Amino acid sequence: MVQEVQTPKATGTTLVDVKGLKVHFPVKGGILGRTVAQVKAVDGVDLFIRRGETLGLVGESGCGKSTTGRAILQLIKPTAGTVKLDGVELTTLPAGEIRRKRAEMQMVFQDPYSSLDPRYTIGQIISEPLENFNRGNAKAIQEEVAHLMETVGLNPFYVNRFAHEFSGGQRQRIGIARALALHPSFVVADEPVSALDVSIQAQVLNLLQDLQGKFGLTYLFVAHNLSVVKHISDRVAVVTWVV
Ligand SMILES: Nc1ncnc2c1ncn2[C@@H]1O[C@H](COP(=O)(O)OP(=O)(O)OP(=O)(O)O)[C@@H](O)[C@H]1O
Repeated sequence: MVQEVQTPKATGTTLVDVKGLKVHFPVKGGILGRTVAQVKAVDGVDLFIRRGETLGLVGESGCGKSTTGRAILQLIKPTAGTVKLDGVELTTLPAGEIRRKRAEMQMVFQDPYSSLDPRYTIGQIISEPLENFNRGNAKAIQEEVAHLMETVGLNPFYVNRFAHEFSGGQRQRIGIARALALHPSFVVADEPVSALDVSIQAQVLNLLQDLQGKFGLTYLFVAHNLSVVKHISDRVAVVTWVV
């Protein structure tokens, strides 16, 4: 269940519209590995996010915040419910169409240490979505990577370095650059600062806010820390357990 606790701003049309979202994971047991129970990770979430706003999603650990974000992006298949992005129902789209839709909806992950592949340079990491979506020739992609790095406050000079050569805050900037590469309209930021030092958290939050203003981004901002969420969100929704 999601309960809205704050509505200071009421502008813009709806970009994300979620109704009755459920994600139930099977629990296997016995020697035959049969499904013996279900974890109701998300059990009936309704929410909407207006264009250009940030909806904060808070709640206790394990209440289903991350699963909600992933199910909205169709990274996890919902068990039930509807998810509309800009009026297009995502849950019934064929896989190929979902793949195309990925350009419009991206995710910034919680842990910038594990979410960046250590085998690749940051240039390769940021250019991957551009190459997958054929966004220009090698030179154009190289230029776009440099531009994205500058946009998130990284010096393009370091394009050939590996993620482990960067600090936590810088790594999160790399993750943000990758998420922005395809110019999405909607970004799920899943606890994007909780793995960072407190001193760095404000810088990354400010960056996310600046980018929102610059590109008109719409955010679902997942966090367990209410003060962080209040700082960045236009509205806050609290996920509560239904007992
Ligand atoms: N792939 C999965 N298979 C089975 N259960 C899962 C899976 N992913 C999540 N769960 C369970 O679903 C519930 C919700 O998990 P989720 O990670 O969405 O919670 P959360 O609110 O984001 O927690 P946290 O704040 O600790 O990150 C938990 O009980 C979790 O163990």
